[in-house]
Amino acid sequence: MADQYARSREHSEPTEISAIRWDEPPEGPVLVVLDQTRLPAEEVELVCTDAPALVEAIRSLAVRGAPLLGIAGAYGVALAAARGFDVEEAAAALAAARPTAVNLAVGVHRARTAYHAALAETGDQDKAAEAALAAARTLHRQDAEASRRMAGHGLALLEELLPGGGHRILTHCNTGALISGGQGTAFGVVLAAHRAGRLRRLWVDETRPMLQGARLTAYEAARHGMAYTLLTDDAAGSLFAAGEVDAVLVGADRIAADGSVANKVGTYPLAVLARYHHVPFVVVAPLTTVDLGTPDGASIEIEQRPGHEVTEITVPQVPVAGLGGGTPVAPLGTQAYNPAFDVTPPELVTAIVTEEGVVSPVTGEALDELCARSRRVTMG
Ligand SMILES: CSC[C@H]1O[C@H](OP(=O)(O)O)[C@H](O)[C@@H]1O
Repeated sequence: MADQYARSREHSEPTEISAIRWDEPPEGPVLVVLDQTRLPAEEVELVCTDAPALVEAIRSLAVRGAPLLGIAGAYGVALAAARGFDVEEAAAALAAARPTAVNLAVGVHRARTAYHAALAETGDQDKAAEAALAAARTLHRQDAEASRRMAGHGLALLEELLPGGGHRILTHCNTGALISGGQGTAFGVVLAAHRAGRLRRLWVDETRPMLQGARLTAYEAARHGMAYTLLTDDAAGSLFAAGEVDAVLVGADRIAADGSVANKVGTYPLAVLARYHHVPFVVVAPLTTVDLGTPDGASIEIEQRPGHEVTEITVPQVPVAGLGGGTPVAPLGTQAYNPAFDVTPPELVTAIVTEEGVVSPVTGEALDELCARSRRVTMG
């Protein structure tokens, strides 16, 4: 049985959000995560003392977002090792918790590899556990640095694409500090524009059904004092038609070798709208999101999530009657189609911003360079 308990967090500073942290209380090491299903109403921490607890947190989206999933996966392996649980069992369960974001498998692999290398070298379980934790901490730190560098490259790209004036940026889902070791991916670029006085308006897609935009991006934008406006996903088209969108910035969960981008469902329609209205469509993602082992978009596994997330309002968690514990918005028993992601073909992507720079267009030599950068990062 997964061992986790929840506790309220003292109200955090306006701009500091700690989505995850390793802690070592007297009773033994724990992984503390901010339960994102409770936001924005409550800041509640989940204290995980074993991998099954973390798997539950990942599956429920208490812990979510590609880069953070990678960090969490690595810490989850380290937690299993530190607590003397079966590392292989923990690694397999964590890697299988969600299929689309490649970062999760990358993080699990890094900590697992470090564990076995140290065990082979020293024969000492404690040293092996320390090596797994060091690998997780390194990934955490590297992601924070990648976030900082992507923000710089992304801001420079916006200045190049949109010379002068304030930027009206539309974003989808949530790509801020809640999904990162730093300030996020696409939202990190938005924050850099805000801090540079170049953000005129942030248009925030609510992002049905789990409302990552309404609940989480609005939460982060408000804490930074941004000028932001929430909209239903369906309203985005009329904003483009009114000429109110200067650029679209989104994250990614997996970028295939052909440059196809898997991201939160609803991203592909934005790419089509952006192309039709001649608006730059920019993907911001660390190189750990590029998966050369997946040849093309059709090969990316798209997570199919429970139908009750569509037929009920399940977040923020509210104690009412629905089968999934949410407020029914459709007749009980309604079947629902609930893919968590969709795939945008490379020809609709204006640019991909990584920590090593901008790739544009996402074809030919530029794509080859992206793949080469990914190999360097992945191979270490
Ligand atoms: C690229 S990190 C943020 C990423 O995560 C979201 O998915 P989920 O909330 O289901 O983890 C969405 O795809 C965002 O782009």
